[in-house]
Amino acid sequence: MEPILEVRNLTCGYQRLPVFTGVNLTLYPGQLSGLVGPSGCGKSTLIKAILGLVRPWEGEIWFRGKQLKPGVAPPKVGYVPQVETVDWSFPVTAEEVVMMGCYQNQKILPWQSKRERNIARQLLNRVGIEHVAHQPIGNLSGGQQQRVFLARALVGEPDIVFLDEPTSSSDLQIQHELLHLLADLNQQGLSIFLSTHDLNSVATHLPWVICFNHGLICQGEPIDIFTSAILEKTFGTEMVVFHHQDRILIASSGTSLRHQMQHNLPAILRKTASKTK
Ligand SMILES: Nc1ncnc2c1ncn2[C@@H]1O[C@H](COP(=O)(O)OP(=O)(O)OP(=O)(O)O)[C@@H](O)[C@H]1O
Repeated sequence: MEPILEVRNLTCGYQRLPVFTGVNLTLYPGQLSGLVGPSGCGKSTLIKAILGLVRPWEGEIWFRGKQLKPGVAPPKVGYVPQVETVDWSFPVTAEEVVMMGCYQNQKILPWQSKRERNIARQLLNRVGIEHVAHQPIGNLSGGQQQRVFLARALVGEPDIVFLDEPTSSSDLQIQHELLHLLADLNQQGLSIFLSTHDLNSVATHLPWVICFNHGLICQGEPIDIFTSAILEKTFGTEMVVFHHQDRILIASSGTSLRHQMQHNLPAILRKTASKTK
């Protein structure tokens, strides 16, 4: 199968300090994959480099067999930024944020067409929040704001969408709902690549995981990748991995948490299972 995206020997950094060096990564059509690694290890930088928002020091990025010029965004790609980086006081409605996707990087125009409004409505409907179309973006919950940006990323029917830490600022229930929505979109043919710290959501929802810490450590299915040795190498701290039937649960190895999990594991797993349904 032809890859959708290839990163070859990529090195990036800021102000002469490298963030990562020599990264090779191949993404295939239909993949739903998660990039996991500790804070500050370069996940956002990798995503931004792929999207042409950070200029690599070295290396190449190929999209569907064609090499991209440095600093140029691939075609047919959507991006959902970290919600923390968005200015929520900006006076626009959810529908207008989605319509901004129609204008790419231009400012929103006062004469949006009926067609653009329809597109925005359909996409808000697709991500389950059409009812908030006329509400100011700053008044929405974190989960709703995330979905507005997901709807905006879907303008133009991208082949692949990148989401930077989509689960970081939401509670467990919202995270599960969002990951279910992403799994549904993936079933409809969309390739998805997201970064996260949240190992348990990834273990439960994502079929493919890429471990990263200033460089690629390894990748594979959660069942193969989530071992104490690989997680320690990725996060630089000891972690405990529990397996129960087809479920994986990960905890840092703080003694009280470890003790609690070893004694209450069946109950914890039942709770996690009911939340993911
Ligand atoms: N614009 C910038 N200028 C200078 N340094 C930066 C810039 N953006 C990021 N960095 C630094 O580069 C390193 C990697 O940051 P990056 O945001 O890529 O990590 P991350 O893994 O996405 O972190 P997090 O999970 O906390 O979002 C960090 O040390 C960060 O401080």
